[in-house]
Amino acid sequence: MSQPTATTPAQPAGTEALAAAARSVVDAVVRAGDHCAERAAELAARLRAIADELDRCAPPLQDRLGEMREFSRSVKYNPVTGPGNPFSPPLDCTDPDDAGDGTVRGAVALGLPYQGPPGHVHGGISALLMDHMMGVANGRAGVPGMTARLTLDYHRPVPLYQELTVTARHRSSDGRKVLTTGTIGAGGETYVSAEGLFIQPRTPLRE
Ligand SMILES: CCCCCCCCCCCCCC(=O)SCCNC(=O)CCNC(=O)[C@H](O)C(C)(C)COP(=O)(O)OP(=O)(O)OC[C@H]1O[C@@H](n2cnc3c(N)ncnc32)[C@H](O)[C@@H]1OP(=O)(O)O
Repeated sequence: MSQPTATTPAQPAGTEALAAAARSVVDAVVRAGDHCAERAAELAARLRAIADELDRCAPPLQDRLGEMREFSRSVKYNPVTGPGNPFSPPLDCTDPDDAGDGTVRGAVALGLPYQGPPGHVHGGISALLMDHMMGVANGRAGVPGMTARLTLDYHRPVPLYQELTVTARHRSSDGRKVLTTGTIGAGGETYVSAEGLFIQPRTPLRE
């Protein structure tokens, strides 16, 4: 088998490949829309059969929820950067480009499944990206917490199918209260800026 090179990026394997395939199905369903209407029932039956097959592999829900408390699993399956979760775009935060000032940085391009206003990203999806990346910034700063308040300024509609840069930075802490900011932008333009108040739990979230 040939080794991946700079021009042939590594393909996902295992559950990540499964999630990537499921993600491409979601994308294709939205892009095909009514243009595939006459085959919709047949294709739906095939997809349901695959879902049934996966269901047969799944452990009882309580067991799976218990497993998900493990940090490595929460990273793999989270809905923003998680490569194992078909719901995640996924936002690539593997090279955080931490400029030394605590800023975390990620890149993502969003397609039609994430559309709100025509040709642009749904505002709730922008809030999801911001909330998550601010959580990552807080985790990296050693002050992980729960979101108590999230304020977003939507300066410009966020375009679909364009590589976006998502940044977040822990700004200050006051006891258990943590203040964090973030942005979504591209090409030097800021589309969204956000500020979040996070509260550190009295007892750690994970054992
Ligand atoms: C390397 C590491 C990487 C890490 C990667 C991790 C990635 C993960 C990323 C995932 C990220 C995803 C993240 C998510 O999705 S987190 C999920 C979304 N958020 C929630 O579900 C939170 C729900 N709310 C709660 O559980 C509680 O209300 C919390 C825990 C927030 C506070 O309840 P708690 O009982 O603990 O606190 P307290 O009531 O004693 O208050 C304490 C102080 O805080 C002040 N206060 C409280 N609320 C507000 C408010 N709304 N505005 C202004 N102020 C507020 C309050 O006045 C007080 O101040 P003071 O009187 O002391 O001055």
